[in-house]
Amino acid sequence: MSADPAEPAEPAQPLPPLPTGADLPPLEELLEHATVVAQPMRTRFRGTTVREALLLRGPHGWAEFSPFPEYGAQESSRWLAAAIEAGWQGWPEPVRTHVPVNATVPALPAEQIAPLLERFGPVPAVKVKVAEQPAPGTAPDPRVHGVEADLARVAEVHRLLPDAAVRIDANAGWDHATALEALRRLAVVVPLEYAEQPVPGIQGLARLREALAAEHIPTPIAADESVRKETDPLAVAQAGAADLIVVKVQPLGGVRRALAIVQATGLDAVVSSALDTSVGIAGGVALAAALPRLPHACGLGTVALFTQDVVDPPWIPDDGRLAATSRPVPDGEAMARLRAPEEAQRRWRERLAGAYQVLAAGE
Ligand SMILES: O=C(O)CCC(=O)c1ccccc1C(=O)O
Ligand SMILES: [Mg+2]
Repeated sequence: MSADPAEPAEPAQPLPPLPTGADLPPLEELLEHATVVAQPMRTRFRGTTVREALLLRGPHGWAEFSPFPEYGAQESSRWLAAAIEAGWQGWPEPVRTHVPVNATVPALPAEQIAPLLERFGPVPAVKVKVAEQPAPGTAPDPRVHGVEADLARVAEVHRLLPDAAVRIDANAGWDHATALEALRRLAVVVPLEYAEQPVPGIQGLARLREALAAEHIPTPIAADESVRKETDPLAVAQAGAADLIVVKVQPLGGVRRALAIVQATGLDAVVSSALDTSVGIAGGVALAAALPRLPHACGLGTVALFTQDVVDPPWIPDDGRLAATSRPVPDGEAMARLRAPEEAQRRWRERLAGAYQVLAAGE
């Protein structure tokens, strides 16, 4: 069980600083090896079928800058801080050599799950996406959308991998009543490891968590979308909104800052990807390897959702885990093949410059 959410394990400490002033490499140096790659997805995920990422090379190795397309300069500056740590500072010492990884199952019709799961190999846990909304302007597909489809997907995963822990991720897609009903019914199919962001908002999570307790539904709640900004995790802990938090290295500004944020909440953390290439995944592995406690498998298997990756062999779990003992180096040929068009090279350099200005201004 996690610590009492009202009592963080540690008194709040100042976070490790963001790179600014002399800690900020010159923009020209950051951009020296900058290359945008576009990696095709096997299935639509987070509304997209191609993931673009800007790769950088610093003295410590390759680094990834890949804020989601809708993010502005302020938010993206944290993603850049994570890249600067990866390439120009390096990561803190690990306390374990390998991290367990879950398979990720997008909102697919149940019969498409078996071939997808094969790509991940044996895994200790599977994350199933639920509460998927139809793409704007399209009709819902009963094999994909709605609680019945969610139940069928979870049942199929449990049938295929009866020994794997099953967790779900609703991406804040349910309202309170739907979440309560869905979690009630899901708990009968399989005891869930946890439910990730079943409803929007910290207050929404806290209210649902209380309602579950009142019904003796033992499903733990994980906060994901509610911990995007670095001030959020403490607010989640203080509101008793979650049993654990999902943390991603890039939005939290790097491995050291993410470590400090987790520590401050006193909650257990699950490290997940932001749909990074193998280069970014290595940062998640570095965080997971450095956390004092790691009771859950990490959502770092998502390179298996791409048809191609810049690293060969890609950072896909081997026997359910990823090694924290080496860093990925992009393959020159793969990098050339996956190189995004010039328009994207320009657009991403502008995004990087905008994020850089935020860090340079000390904001
Ligand atoms: O946690 C995982 O298994 C994979 C990561 C994942 O689901 C994800 C990837 C990109 C954007 C959002 C999310 C999410 O957890 O909601
Ligand atoms: Mg999530």
